[in-house]
Amino acid sequence: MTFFHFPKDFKWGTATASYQIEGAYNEGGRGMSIWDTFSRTPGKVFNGDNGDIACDSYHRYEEDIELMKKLGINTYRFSIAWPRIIPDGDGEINREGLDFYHRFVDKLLEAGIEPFCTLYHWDLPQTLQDEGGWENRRTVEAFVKYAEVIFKEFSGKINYWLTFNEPWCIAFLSNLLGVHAPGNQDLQTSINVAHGLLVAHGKAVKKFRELGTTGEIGIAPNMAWAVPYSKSREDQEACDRTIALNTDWFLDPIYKGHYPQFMVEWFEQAGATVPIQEGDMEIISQPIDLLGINYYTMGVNRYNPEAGVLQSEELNMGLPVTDIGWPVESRGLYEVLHYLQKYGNVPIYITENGACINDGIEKDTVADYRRISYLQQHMIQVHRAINDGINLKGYMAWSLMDNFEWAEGYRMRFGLVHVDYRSLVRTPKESFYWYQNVIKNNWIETRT
Ligand SMILES: CCOCCOc1ccc(-c2cn(C[C@@H]3NC[C@@H](O)[C@H]3O)nn2)cc1
Repeated sequence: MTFFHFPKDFKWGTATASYQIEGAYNEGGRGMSIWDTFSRTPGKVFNGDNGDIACDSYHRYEEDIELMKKLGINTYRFSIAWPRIIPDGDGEINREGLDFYHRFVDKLLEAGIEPFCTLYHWDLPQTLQDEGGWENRRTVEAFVKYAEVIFKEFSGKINYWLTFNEPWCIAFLSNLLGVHAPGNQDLQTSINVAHGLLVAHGKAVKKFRELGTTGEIGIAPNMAWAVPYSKSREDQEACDRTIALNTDWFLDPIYKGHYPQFMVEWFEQAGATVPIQEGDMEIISQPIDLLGINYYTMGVNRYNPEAGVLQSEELNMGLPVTDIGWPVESRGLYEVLHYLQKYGNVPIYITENGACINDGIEKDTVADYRRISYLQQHMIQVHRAINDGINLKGYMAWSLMDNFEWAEGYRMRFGLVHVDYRSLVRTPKESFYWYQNVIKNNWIETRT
């Protein structure tokens, strides 16, 4: 047997997000979000699914926390729904919304579980989108006001903070590719959104410091990794663009105070420019304390002038894939972690990693051995990176339970716990018990 031991203070957790699990879309004073609108738009979400009920965690959070205690995690990443706190985006504060999250966070702390809070996991108040969303500086200011409310309310209870989840998804998946809410398909719009959220990030970090809020704050980009199909310069440069749009486009402004020039020029050739105003880059590059990274898969790419704005085509290399079609290739996580060292040996948390495995319940359990294999492979790459001296502090599996997987609706299942969406009964899967053992031992074992 080979044992991969983890550092004694390594954080083991799981992750979820408000719109994906809470439900109670019209309870507790909650306002409408862009995902309420998008999921009601015919053709946008598989089967017309929406988050009206989801996992009903708004009402069942105590049951969820019992599952977390059983799993043995010491950290739980969740997001706060802005529309529960300021229902119309930048108007009155909804006390009932704050009280819900206080009850929730207090229960987590009672259970000895560290709250790891994401301020924005895609559920923008619809009223702000109606005024241009992240392209409009009004949304930026409204986000800072929302963040200030949360910092003041939860300082001392929450010590790990993320401003934005997956900025590439917020900007490009949602405004260039049109796959997620609000569903725009325009390059300039997506670049404007990316810049707006970066300014909002920087202003919120500045406010966090001014208020003396407890803990550490960062951001959680989703990582893309791509290796070239051939040794040609064109294929390597296509991979560089693919990686950069998820990573450098956001982390260069934050860590270096400027956008990656090769990508700025690439977009200028496509007729799009970054709407930088005086002082923006200084605000964006406020120092942060931690970096969350989300990793799922990687690609083999080649140059193809017909393959979208990046002219980078991902090829099907015949690898094993998860049930959402993403290749299982854990070495990309190791490569990404080394790639990030160009920003310094910054404290990193794996804030999402997991597999879409749609196995159902048979004989009271879910034999999701493919998910166990995926998690084991990726956790070993985490161990490998730590062994190389990379400042990796924790791992949060996506996700605690099956939930609303955005445009895929409920057909795609990422959970360690199965959710029956009719009865809302939660059933731990075989991967839950495997992860429970990893956490208990703080090691992974593999047959040699
Ligand atoms: C036109 C091409 O379009 C193809 C679809 O393109 C993508 C890319 C990436 C994703 C994606 C989904 N997830 C999991 C989520 N991370 C955050 C959490 O909420 C999880 O639910 N990460 N990335 C989806 C779709």
